[in-house]
Amino acid sequence: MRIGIVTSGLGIARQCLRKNTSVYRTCRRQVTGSGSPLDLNVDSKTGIAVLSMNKPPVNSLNLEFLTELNIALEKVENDKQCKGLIITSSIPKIFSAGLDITEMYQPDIDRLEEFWRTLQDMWIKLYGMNCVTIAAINGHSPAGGCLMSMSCDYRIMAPNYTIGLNETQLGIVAPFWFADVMLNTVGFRQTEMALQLGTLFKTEEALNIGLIDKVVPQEEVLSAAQQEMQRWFKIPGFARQLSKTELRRPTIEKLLKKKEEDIGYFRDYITKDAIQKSLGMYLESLKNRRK
Ligand SMILES: CCCCC/C=C\C/C=C\CCC/C=C/C(=O)SCCNC(=O)CCNC(=O)[C@H](O)C(C)(C)COP(=O)(O)OP(=O)(O)OC[C@H]1O[C@@H](n2cnc3c(N)ncnc32)[C@H](O)[C@@H]1OP(=O)(O)O
Repeated sequence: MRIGIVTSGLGIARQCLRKNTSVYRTCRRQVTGSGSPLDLNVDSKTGIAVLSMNKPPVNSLNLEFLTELNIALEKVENDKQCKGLIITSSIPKIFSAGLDITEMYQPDIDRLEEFWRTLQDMWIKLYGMNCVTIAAINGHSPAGGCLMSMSCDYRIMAPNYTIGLNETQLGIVAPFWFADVMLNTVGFRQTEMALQLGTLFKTEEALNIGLIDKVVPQEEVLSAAQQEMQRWFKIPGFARQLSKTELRRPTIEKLLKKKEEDIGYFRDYITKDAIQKSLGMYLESLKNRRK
């Protein structure tokens, strides 16, 4: 069963497009509504959209947030003025804590399936975006946060944070498409070690293995991303896009062919008693960390 989601951002985005105001044509415009966990600003002069995640406390990816992300990505992709997208966070010290673990712990099955389908859709969109995508990683970026970062074309990160696919530390397994993206990013050897060990790399370590591309001070992450975008904009768009599509298509098609099967695997796996127990313990350990 599909779950209907009320999305505050989209209505405002549609109104904005319909009105075709001078704000729309000439300068920065905020596309998402107030109260939305996402701030999407499009600068029509530069052609750069900045999508900032703002879902306290840790930008965890639950069903509603993933739905909003999907809408925002679609909006950017359909906007002819957008040539590039920067994804960042408005939450201090956290890019995204990854999937919301409470979606997977003691779940309602219909919602669990919808959650996974929405995550699949978000990833397929992001990994296959035609426009240039840059992750401005201004905080910790474990698991699903790492997946989002890796799915961009370029990654700029601030020092003293961590990034990686740490699923095994939760007693769970990263799905094949998470692993594929890491494989495409850092190669087989680094991936097989990192996935088994559930490694969270410090910023400098991530740079050394090619998981990220650049390190800049915290306050420069966004401006460095804007600057980097110009390098990509100099390349003829069609040639760049086609090169990306050719390289990424097989990975995307692999999931597209098995989407429903993957949802079934996920549901059956996550609802196992042993996995539920691991997730429960991990959630507890997160809550006890500050005590
Ligand atoms: C053979 C068959 C195989 C089949 C396989 C098929 C499918 C595969 C199955 C499953 C795949 C699942 C893939 C999962 C991907 C994920 O993304 S899992 C999430 C992993 N994320 C983490 O481990 C991060 C955990 N969080 C942290 O480490 C820290 O919170 C932090 C992000 C570093 C931030 O630290 P800090 O600023 O100190 O904040 P707190 O720790 O105090 O957290 C604040 C509150 O937020 C809660 N929280 C944190 N992270 C999450 C999260 N991911 N989900 C839900 N909630 C989270 C935390 O508990 C605090 O809550 P309270 O304030 O205490 O209530």
